[in-house]
Amino acid sequence: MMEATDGLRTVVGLMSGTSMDGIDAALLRTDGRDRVEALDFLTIPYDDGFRARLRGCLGRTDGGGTVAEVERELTDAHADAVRRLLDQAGVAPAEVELIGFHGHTIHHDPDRRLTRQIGDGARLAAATGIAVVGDFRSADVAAGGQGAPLVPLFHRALAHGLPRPLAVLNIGGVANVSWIASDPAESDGEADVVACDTGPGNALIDDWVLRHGLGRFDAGGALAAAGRVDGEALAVLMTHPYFSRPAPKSLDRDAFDPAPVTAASPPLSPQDGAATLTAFTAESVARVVPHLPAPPVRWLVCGGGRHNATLMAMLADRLGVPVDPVDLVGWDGDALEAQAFGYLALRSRLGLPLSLPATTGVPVPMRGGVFHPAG
Ligand SMILES: Nc1ncnc2c1ncn2[C@@H]1O[C@H](COP(=O)(O)OP(=O)(O)OP(=O)(O)O)[C@@H](O)[C@H]1O
Ligand SMILES: CC(=O)N[C@H]1[C@@H]2OC[C@@H](O2)[C@@H](O)[C@@H]1O[C@H](C)C(=O)O
Repeated sequence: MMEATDGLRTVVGLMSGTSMDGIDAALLRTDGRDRVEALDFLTIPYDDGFRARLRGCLGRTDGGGTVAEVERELTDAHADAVRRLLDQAGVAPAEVELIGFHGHTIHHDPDRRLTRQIGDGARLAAATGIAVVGDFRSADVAAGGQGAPLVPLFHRALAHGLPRPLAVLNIGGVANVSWIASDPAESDGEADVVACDTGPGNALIDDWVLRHGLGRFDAGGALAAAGRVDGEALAVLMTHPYFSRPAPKSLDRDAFDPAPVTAASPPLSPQDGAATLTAFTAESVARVVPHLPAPPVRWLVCGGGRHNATLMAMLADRLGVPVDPVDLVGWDGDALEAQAFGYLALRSRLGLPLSLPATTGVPVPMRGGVFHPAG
């Protein structure tokens, strides 16, 4: 379609992340390689009723009944997000070449070659009149990869001119890191990016806060800041075998059992529980460093977890090098994941890989995504 004279295409990226907070929608221009211009962004929060229905789908491997209903509802909410984004940006649908539609992960078990994102790409294409690329993870998992994380090539595209090795850490429901060595211009496209999920992000903290009727998340990390880390509970949490596995590796949202905190005897106060679960996220990030080719000289943090000051302080303490929100280098830390799926949608159309052996463990650089023409 419309390749502008500068070689950039206008795309939309849509992400419904594991924290189930809502839909992130980003508008950007990109060449699918190393050029990215962010244009606009919005988040549409899910209401509590839909969030509960979505949560009810987690872990389901069947397709029928409620899952199919939730998938339709989710898809229609994404169509609405696209309309609102384009209205906000003053851009007509005809000016947009592609939508990258991640959908919502309800099950992820790559070791059994299973990963499932709900979201009906054909329905979204029909509703918006814009071509859609969806189902980004299946080809990778079918080839023996982890199917996640997929944002590393996007992080690499953004990372020109920053000190290396650089780590870009996304703290969503689950946390994932991209380790970036050389500059794209000088790279062979392969071993210069290493990636994996590090462990829990905010999901366990969110669940704990919700369970105590204290809101949906620990705003600013204030609850954790008022508590003390239970060293014993943290040590038990850190015995999970995931932390000694080499990268690449990936996680489902509910991979970790928080029982050492939630079922502690005597019970932990809301503050101490929040402090301990926050330390669990920070400690699991620190535990990934020996699995990287070399220690990062700087960590840039995106995703909602960067708003948690207690978590950021614990990360700085454990990592011992500068830890900053990505916004400090001009990226939008809330928009990055959604932007990545717009970028990956274009790569899919260009026949470029979405993942590499060192990012997901696929045997060879892997294409992916399923195309749905404009309806
Ligand atoms: N002001 C804040 N203070 C503390 N935590 C916050 C704040 N704002 C957002 N968060 C955390 O960030 C989470 C949302 O993060 P984000 O949108 O990056 O996750 P996601 O994209 O759904 O997950 P994933 O990256 O795993 O797919 C919230 O659930 C909350 O825990
Ligand atoms: C299976 C799945 O949906 N994984 C998500 C999840 O959320 C964070 C982390 O776990 C990451 O691996 C991935 O998302 C990001 C966007 C990725 O693929 O890079």
